[in-house]
Amino acid sequence: MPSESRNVTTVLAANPTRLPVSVLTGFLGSGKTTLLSRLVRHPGMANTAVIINEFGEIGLDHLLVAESSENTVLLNSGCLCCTVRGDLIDTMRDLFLKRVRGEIPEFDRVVIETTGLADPAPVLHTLMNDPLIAARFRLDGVITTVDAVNGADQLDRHQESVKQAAVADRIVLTKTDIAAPEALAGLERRLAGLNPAAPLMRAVQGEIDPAGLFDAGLYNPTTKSPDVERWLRAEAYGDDHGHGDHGHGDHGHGDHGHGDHDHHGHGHDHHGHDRNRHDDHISAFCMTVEEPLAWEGFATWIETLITLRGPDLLRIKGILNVRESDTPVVVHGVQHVFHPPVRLEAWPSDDHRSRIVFITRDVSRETIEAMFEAYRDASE
Ligand SMILES: Nc1nc2c(ncn2[C@@H]2O[C@H](COP(=O)(O)OP(=O)(O)OP(=O)(O)O)[C@@H](O)[C@H]2O)c(=O)[nH]1
Repeated sequence: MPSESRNVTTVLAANPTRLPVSVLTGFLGSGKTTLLSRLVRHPGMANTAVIINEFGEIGLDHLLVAESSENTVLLNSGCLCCTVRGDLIDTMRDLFLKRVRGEIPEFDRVVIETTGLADPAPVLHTLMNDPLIAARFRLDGVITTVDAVNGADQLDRHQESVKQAAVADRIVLTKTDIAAPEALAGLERRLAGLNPAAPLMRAVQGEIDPAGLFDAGLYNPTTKSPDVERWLRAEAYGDDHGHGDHGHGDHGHGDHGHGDHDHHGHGHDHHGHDRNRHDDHISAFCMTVEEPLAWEGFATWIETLITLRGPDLLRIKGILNVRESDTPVVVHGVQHVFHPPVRLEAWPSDDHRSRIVFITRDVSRETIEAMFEAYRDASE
């Protein structure tokens, strides 16, 4: 069992004062830098520190963003997938110390732009699991840019591109000004099939309202209220069969700000005609459990899943009703790494069922549910 998964068994109190970190990913040339350069000019975004990972020698991205932000750091260590964990930790620690010492302005948000070819998972692992980072920063969300002109082709050809879209909390379609409307509609359907919960937004030359992109995380630090419902978006997965009979099928769109496009879960895998092989490997679904869970059974189930299928668990997010706690516990995992569970002070709504969202590669809902039943029964 990977040692990192042990964290599943410790429940931490939430610390809402940590600085939010957004991970901006998206395929090569999909408009990440264009988006970021515009974003940091928004008044509400002035206090943003930007960390850019360059693949190659030319730090052009850095210069472009640096014009408008003093807090830009260039990571020049190559591809994030392979080398950057140590560098990212050092950079973030350094950034935080400089902020404390007053050497740089008091930034209140960090955006990490990954290289276009990167799998965002290692960055997420670092944010979730390095003790020094996790004490000061919290993952707000993953923003993925998809090129409206070239995106479909990139999804066809590059597994990384599919993963980037599948794990996103927000998807931004770029270059919609030069894309054919039918192609754009097709791409939107495809993305909604890959990742039903991520709101799809559009940006032309990086122009977008930051309100829709940020604060996707567990907490809104200004209100200190749990934002789990927004983060989980369990309702977006629609067909929720299995562990509870309920009529929660009214997709709660509309409360997530402008730019959300309606995607009522159509375009799912089973309409396979316009699917390619990468998409077919991705499943996104929400498990709902009516009865309170025994924490031990839950933890064993997840640890076993991680041991057997870790690399294919692209993202797991959940709000749990556990017997041992009057208030809900929030869990969040990426591949083999689990964020220490967080106990909320109160339920965010009247819905007190456990809801767990899975985004997987080649692991079916049936497999996961069968394992769940085995562990639940074993723990009775
Ligand atoms: N027409 C049009 N062009 C865009 C738009 N957004 C970005 N571009 C152009 O697309 C090209 C790539 O944009 P970048 O922002 O550099 O993309 P990137 O994702 O940072 O690229 P890498 O760092 O290479 O991965 C640039 O020439 C941009 O001017 C858009 O909305 N419309």
